Amino acid sequence: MIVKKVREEVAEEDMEELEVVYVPPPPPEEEDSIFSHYATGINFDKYDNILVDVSGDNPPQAIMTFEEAGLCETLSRNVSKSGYVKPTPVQKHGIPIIAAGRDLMACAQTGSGKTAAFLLPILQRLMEDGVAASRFSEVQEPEAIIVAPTRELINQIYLEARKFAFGTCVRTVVVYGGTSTGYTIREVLKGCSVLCGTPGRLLDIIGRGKVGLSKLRYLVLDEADRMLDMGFEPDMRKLVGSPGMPSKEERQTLMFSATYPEDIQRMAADFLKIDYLFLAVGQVGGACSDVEQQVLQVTQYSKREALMDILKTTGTERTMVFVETKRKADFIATFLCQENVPTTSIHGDREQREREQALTDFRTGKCPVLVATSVAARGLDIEHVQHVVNFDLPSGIDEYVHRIGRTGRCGNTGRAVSFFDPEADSPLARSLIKVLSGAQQEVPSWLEEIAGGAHGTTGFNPRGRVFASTDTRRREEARHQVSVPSSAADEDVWE
Ligand SMILES: Nc1ncnc2c1ncn2[C@@H]1O[C@H](COP(=O)(O)OP(=O)(O)OP(=O)(O)O)[C@@H](O)[C@H]1O
Repeated sequence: MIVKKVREEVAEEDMEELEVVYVPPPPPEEEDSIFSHYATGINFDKYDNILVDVSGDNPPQAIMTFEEAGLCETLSRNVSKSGYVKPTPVQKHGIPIIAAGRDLMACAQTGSGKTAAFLLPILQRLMEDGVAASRFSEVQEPEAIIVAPTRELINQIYLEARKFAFGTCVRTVVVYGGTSTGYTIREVLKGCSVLCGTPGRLLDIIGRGKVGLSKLRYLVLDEADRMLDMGFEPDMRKLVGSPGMPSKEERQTLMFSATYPEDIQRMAADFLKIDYLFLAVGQVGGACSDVEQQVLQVTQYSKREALMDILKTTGTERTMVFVETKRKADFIATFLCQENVPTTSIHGDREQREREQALTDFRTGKCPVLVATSVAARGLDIEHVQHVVNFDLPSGIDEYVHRIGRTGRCGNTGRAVSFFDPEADSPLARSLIKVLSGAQQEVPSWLEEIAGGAHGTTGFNPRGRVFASTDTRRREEARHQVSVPSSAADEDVWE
């Protein structure tokens, strides 16, 4: 059951283990490491041709250059040192929207720079308004809170925020499960203007009275559709209902993702001001077209052999192999090591220390193959990932879009190969075809046949149908105008 799985995952990400003593290594201090980045790819300029749709009243004018963003000198310098020459579409539109004080629901393809789109205008505003130098206090009052669904992703966002805030008095702190609570609290109490966290640890620190919310101006939900799905929604409601949390009218709420199922879009409106803007860069829920997608028909029993065939061609290029269960991640990683392929794995049953070590080994190339569960599907930005293999396809198409988006980032090209086992994956066939054709990829005829044979919507993820490229408010308006009764929200996706 998907519901159960989602809940298990949440528990893993945020479980408050009383005995955890793990203290993560300190973040880099040297400027070169802080600003190390990878080059944009040959398709970076193609971003300019992507269709952009902003809906809602009075959207501000987009910017064309970082100069037009009106960033202070330090921020501008940090943007240049990060290797950013011109903004991506989500930045061109998102930065002025946020700077104008508007709430935002933004949808843009994987790897297209959503993180900087929210970090830069927030930091700029904090600088402009003269953020107080951080100092020790028993209660910290951050001005911005950023939440993300996984520990590794929130840590990455924290490092990005710390990079852009380099040389300013903005102090960014990160809190996430699997690390020592005492250490986390000490870090927060040293001073905290921007607080990044996974939901459970964030609520824990707030509940302990270490973080007050009276100065909060920005609430950012990265991977917003995930943060509002059944697994995390209760935590998000708890967060916005925390004592002292400014009401949605008094704070600015920003949501970012590459996928936005319609039912989640509707629910997200509970967290946003009524006049929020919806920014869609390209197709909502569409895959990044810089990823060459290939679907192979492979039965359960031939998958290991098929994987070995692929890995023989990839050499030392980084490859992420996604599997469905934690146990299988261990099993496949062990199998590959026995076959002399240097491999590591990341999943929710590994200790946080091991998870971080696995990512480091993968990043540095010590282990060019990373076997992962869905815990690594979203947001992770790792240089040189040229291949994604879906050893097992996920049950939902959105997860597929995020997984393959670990490659082909920032204008670089990448390749994703998926093993389609008709026994298990037929319910995904139709939505997979939509994603493939939406990204101008070849659709195998056998897949079309399977999709044609798949009856009704049984087991078919209804979210896969969402390629509206628009704001649900528009669809609702249209529905209203033609007097079509609105259909009940699809709930069977969770079954
Ligand atoms: N304007 C820019 N110029 C050059 N590089 C950029 C620019 N904006 C972002 N990048 C880089 O592109 C990469 C992808 O950005 P980011 O991780 O923010 O993507 P994303 O849209 O959040 O992806 P995902 O949907 O997977 O979370 C990062 O390495 C980031 O530093």
